Amino acid sequence: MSAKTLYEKILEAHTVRELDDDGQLLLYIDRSILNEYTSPQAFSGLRDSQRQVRHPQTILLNVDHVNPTRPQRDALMTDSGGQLQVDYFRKNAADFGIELFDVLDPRQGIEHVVAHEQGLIMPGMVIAAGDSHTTTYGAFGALGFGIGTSEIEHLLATQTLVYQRLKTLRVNVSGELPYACSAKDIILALLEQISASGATGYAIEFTGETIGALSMEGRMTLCNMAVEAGARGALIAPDEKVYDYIRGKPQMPDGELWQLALRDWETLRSDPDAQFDKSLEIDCSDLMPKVSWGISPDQTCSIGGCVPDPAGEANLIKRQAIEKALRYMGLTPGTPLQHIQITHAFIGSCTNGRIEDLRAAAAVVAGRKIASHVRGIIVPGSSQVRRQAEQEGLAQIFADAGFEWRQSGCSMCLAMNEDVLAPGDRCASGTNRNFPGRQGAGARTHLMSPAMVAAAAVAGHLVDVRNFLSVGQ
Ligand SMILES: CC(C)[C@H](C(=O)O)[C@@H](O)C(=O)O
Ligand code: SF4
Repeated sequence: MSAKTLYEKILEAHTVRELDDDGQLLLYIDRSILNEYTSPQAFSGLRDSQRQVRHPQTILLNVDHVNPTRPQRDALMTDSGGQLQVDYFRKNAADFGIELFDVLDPRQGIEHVVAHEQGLIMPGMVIAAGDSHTTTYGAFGALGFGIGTSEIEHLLATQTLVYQRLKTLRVNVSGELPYACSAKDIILALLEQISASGATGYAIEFTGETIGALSMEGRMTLCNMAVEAGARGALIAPDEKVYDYIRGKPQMPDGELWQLALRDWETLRSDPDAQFDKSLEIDCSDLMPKVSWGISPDQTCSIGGCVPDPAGEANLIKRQAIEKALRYMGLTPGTPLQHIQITHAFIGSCTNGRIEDLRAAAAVVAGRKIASHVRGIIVPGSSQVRRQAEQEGLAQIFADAGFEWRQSGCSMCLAMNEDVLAPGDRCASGTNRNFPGRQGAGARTHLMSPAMVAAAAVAGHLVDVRNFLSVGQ
C-alpha cells in the first residue's frame, strides 16, 4: 500500500466515484453550514425543481453576515436587503426542516466559530459551505472548503459535490514563536513569502513543532487565512489538543462512540514517507509582528519596516501592484509603518474573534485608554465568546479603555451590515481581507493580530505591540 498524505486519506474515505482520470470525483460531504448571504438562490433552485434537501440534519443555517451588532440586540435590520435575506433564510429553514441559528439565538455567531462551539466539526470530516473561510476547520483535521451557490444547491439535493482533487503543499513551521507573535503573524508571513496566489490549486498541510505548540484558536487563525493564499483546503493532523478541545461539545458523540471515533482519528496523519507535490519551510525564530500596508493580504511586512517604494521593484507587474495599493491606501513610499495614523480599530471576525484573541487584546489595553481620535470596536466571534468574555472581565477592560462592546457577527470584517467605514477612514483590523472597499467604500484596512490592533488603538497609529507588553506578561 503506497504512503498517503492526510489530504489523500480524507479524500479517499469520501470518494463516491472517480469521474475521470484527471482527479475529478464525486465527493460525499459530511456537513454544511450556510449563511443568509450565499444560500438564497440555492434554495430557490431547489424550489424551482421541486427537490428536497437530502440530509437536512447535516446542515446548519446561521445568520452572521448582515445582522446588526448593536449592543442592544434586536432583530431589526436597517438594511431592507439584509432583512429580505434573513426573512427568506427563516422560510427556508422552516420549509426544508433545517436547524437555524437566528439573530437572537444564544448559539448565534460567525459560522466558523459557531460550528466548532457546537461540536459539529470532527477530525476526518469533509465540510463544504457557502463561505471561503470554511478552510478554518483544518485546525481539527477536517477538510473544509468554500463553494458557490450552484454547488450549494447540488450539495443540498444530493449530499455530494463534483470535486477536483488538489495538489498537496506541505508547509513545515519550525522555531519557537517569538514573544508577542501569534498565528496571525505566521500566516501573514506565509502570504508575504508565497503571495496571494501561492497556494492556488493546492491543499496545504501545516506540520512542524510550531504548529503542535499552537493553541486551537491559533490553528484556526492559520487555516482560516490559508484561503488568502489561494488554498482551497488547509489541514493540521489532529492531536490530543484537538480531542481535549472538542470533547463534551454539545453535538460531539460520547461514551463508546467517542472511543471508536478516537481510534479512527488516530490514523488521520500523513504517512512518514508520503509525497507532497510541493514543500516549504517557515522558520519562526525571528518572526516579527506583521501588518499589511496594501490592498491584498500578501502586501504585508514586519512592523519595524517602511511602506515599500515601487521604484525599487524590478518586476513591472509587481511595481504596478504596489503603486495601485499605495494610491488606494494614501501612503507614501519610505514612510515608517509606525508613523501611520489610524482612525479606527476593529477586533472580531472568524480569523481573530475567539476568546484567546480577546484575551490577547485585553492584556494590551488593560488599564489604558484608546487614543481620543480612534473609534475602537470589538465584535466577539459568537454570542458564546461574548458571554465568556463578559464572565472573564474582558468586556469591562475593553469598555474602560473606550472600546465599543458589540454583539456577534461578521460586522466590520466586510461591512455588509451597518458597521461601515467612511471614505478615507483607516482601520487597524484583526480580520483577514484588506481589499479596496472591504470595510466601506474608500476605507483603508491594515491587517494585523488582535494584540497589534489593541496597541494601535492605544497609540493612535500603527505600533509594535512589544512596546506595550512587559516581557513575561
Ligand atoms: C460572503 C462570503 C461569500 C464571503 C466569503 O466567501 O468568504 C465572506 O464571508 C468574506 O469573508 O469575504
Ligand atoms: S467574519 Fe469576515 S471573513 Fe469571516 S465569514 Fe464573516 S465576512 Fe467572511
